[in-house]
Amino acid sequence: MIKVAVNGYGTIGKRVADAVSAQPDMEIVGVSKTRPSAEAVIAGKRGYPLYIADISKKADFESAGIAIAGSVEEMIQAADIVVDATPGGIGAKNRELYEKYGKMAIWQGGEAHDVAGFSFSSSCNFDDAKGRTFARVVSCNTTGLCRIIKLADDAFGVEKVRATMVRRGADPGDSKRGPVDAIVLNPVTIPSHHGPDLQTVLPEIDIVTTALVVPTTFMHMHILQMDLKETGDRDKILEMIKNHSRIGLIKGFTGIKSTAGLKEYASDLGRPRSDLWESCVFEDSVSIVDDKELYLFQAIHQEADVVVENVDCIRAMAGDDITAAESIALTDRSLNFEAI
Ligand SMILES: NC(=O)C1=CN([C@@H]2O[C@H](COP(=O)(O)OP(=O)(O)OC[C@H]3O[C@@H](n4cnc5c(N)ncnc54)[C@H](OP(=O)(O)O)[C@@H]3O)[C@@H](O)[C@H]2O)C=CC1
Ligand SMILES: O=C(OP(=O)(O)O)[C@H](O)COP(=O)(O)O
Repeated sequence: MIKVAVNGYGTIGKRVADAVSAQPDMEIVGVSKTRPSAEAVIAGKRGYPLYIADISKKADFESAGIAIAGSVEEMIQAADIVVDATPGGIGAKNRELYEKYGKMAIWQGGEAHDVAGFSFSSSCNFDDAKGRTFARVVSCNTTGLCRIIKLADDAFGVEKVRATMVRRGADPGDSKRGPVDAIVLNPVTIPSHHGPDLQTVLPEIDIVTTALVVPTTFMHMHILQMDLKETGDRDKILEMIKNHSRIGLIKGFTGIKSTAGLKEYASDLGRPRSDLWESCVFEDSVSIVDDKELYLFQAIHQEADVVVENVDCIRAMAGDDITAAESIALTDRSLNFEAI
């Protein structure tokens, strides 16, 4: 069993912990919080040993009736590998702790590529993670870009990509962030970080991305255009999407044309937390113009798509020598996840 610690039990960390627990070859040895909170209570109910970053806060947890297993340093020592899901910028500061105890670590997209020197996407570079001590799973939007661009590149070759990310303003449980009534250019400069981030995984792709933020909480929406090297074939692309375990195809007959519709669908499917681990490509949007221009819309559930990627990354770094396809299949099967 691969012993996994999740440092930072928040939006991403709590999902990674549940996904790891569902795997037959992994176990959670601890999760961490900085302060007593509802999520700390849930960690206890799930049976995850709870560790705290600042052990001097132990009394705060105990007076709230929350049992503490020890300090984050103790948690790291108990693990084979640490998934760092602390807020962006904090993870990089934790690197010296992982080095101190000689532990493997995986960071999230809020950290720069340099934190690990290697950025990961299950569909693109699973084998390159093998034997590494450190890796970073690219951000939710970049994960969505990696999946579909790799698929198109494998089928027709991708000459260049131009994409706009319409980003959610805050996660559903986050009442502190906005915007409430604005469309914010984020960033106002071009490109956004997503293009250069994608190139940390697929360096040969010519890509320019732009991004803005709107007052919604569930999912980002991508407007994607790719110039193909060879003449595109819509039916072939749709077939490849149908066969891709991490890309779902939203059929026209469903009537789903929005993130709201997807939220309802995920909920009706009985997905935990309404999570959509797959990218959601709208079938009716998939279009070939002038033979070689491919257009599509895809929605990306920001809280979910990177979760399954973290599980694969753990397996690539700390598990038996298996292929990407085998790991992806095992991860998904263990979660009862079949792309829509
Ligand atoms: N949310 C999203 O949509 C996505 C986020 N990411 C990336 O994932 C990472 C985590 O983001 P997210 O889950 O949203 O963040 P959250 O703020 O939801 O969760 C972060 C967690 O880290 C804990 N924490 C804070 N400081 C420390 C510390 N020093 N040691 C241990 N734990 C700490 C917090 O605990 P406490 O509350 O007790 O302080 C909190 O539970 C970021 O890099 C982000 O960019 C990637 C894809 C999507
Ligand atoms: O990784 C994410 O977005 P990103 O791919 O746009 O960086 C998550 O949605 C977190 O984004 P945030 O930095 O707006 O919290």
